[in-house]
Amino acid sequence: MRGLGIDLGTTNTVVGTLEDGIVLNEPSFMLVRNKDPHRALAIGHDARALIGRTPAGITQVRPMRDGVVVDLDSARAFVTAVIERAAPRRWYRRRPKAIFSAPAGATPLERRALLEVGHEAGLRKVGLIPEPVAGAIGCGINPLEARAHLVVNIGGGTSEVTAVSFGGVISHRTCQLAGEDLDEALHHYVREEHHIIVGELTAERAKMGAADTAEGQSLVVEGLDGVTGRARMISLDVEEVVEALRPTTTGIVQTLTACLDDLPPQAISDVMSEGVLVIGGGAMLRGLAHLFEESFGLPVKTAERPLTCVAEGATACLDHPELVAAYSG
Ligand SMILES: Nc1ncnc2c1ncn2[C@@H]1O[C@H](COP(=O)(O)OP(=O)(O)OP(=O)(O)O)[C@@H](O)[C@H]1O
Repeated sequence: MRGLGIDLGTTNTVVGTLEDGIVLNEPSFMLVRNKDPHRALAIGHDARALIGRTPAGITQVRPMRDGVVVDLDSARAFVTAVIERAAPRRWYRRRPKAIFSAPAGATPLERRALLEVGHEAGLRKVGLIPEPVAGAIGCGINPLEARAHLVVNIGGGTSEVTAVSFGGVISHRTCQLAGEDLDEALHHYVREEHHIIVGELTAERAKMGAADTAEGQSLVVEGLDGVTGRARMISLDVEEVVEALRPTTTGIVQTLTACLDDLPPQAISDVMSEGVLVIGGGAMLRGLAHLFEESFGLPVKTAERPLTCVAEGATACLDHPELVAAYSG
């Protein structure tokens, strides 16, 4: 079945097709001219690179917040540009169908906004699938089987935990702390403790860099001295980064752990044998899987492709309308 699987996230937008796999993976940022605010001038990496350096007359727009559409006109312009880039021209003229992933905690109004944006962006038929379900499918799990699966999704704007079984949701919790709050926590920490002010992108790079830095090693971070205003570099131990983020990660874990209270013993025993699946970019945060393991008291496994598994699952649903039907209620 020809079409697109679309994960329209707060931080990243990922699009897949059954023929070619992931065809677009770009930040959910758009540049518009102030005079023409509903037409994208640039999207993705090109638009995000202008954080803190946007020239006059041009505005940087983020069409999604906390995983949902915040402004219909901007979202339509963004999705139109995304489809034009992801789908070959001849496809686009034939109005492809698409399956969007939506947060499991999205309200009916938020879900309707997403459907509307898809139709107005030129898609023929639009379906929705909850993000944790799409992520599980993208990781090879069948969410229709009579067995409970617990999926934790740590995105840029929201963190969610969802237990699914036999085409339905058993339990769900959402937390508004996620990847971007971790960047902010690190920004705040270096300002308070090292007296330097770093940009948003630098704070995020340091957070992500901690995942690939060996224990005992440090990361170099550059910013502006809070007193003199001059450029300055500092080095941060990876353990220091983990500690600076601890209050935020603990907040995320505590909110999500409450989901376990609603799970019947049989579901817990399913999760015990299979493990909790962690998806979303935040899954790669240093020490997070361990923290979940300690708090849940359950084995935890990180998705192999945490940033793209949701779009992969949404794409797979193009061939499995029974999945979309089961989880559309
Ligand atoms: N190696 C890493 N370590 C820590 N965080 C990471 C890493 N790689 C990416 N991230 C973070 O993952 C987040 C983006 O994840 P993802 O693309 O899953 O979110 P999203 O789908 O856009 O957001 P949402 O689900 O909230 O709408 C960003 O905050 C990014 O900084």
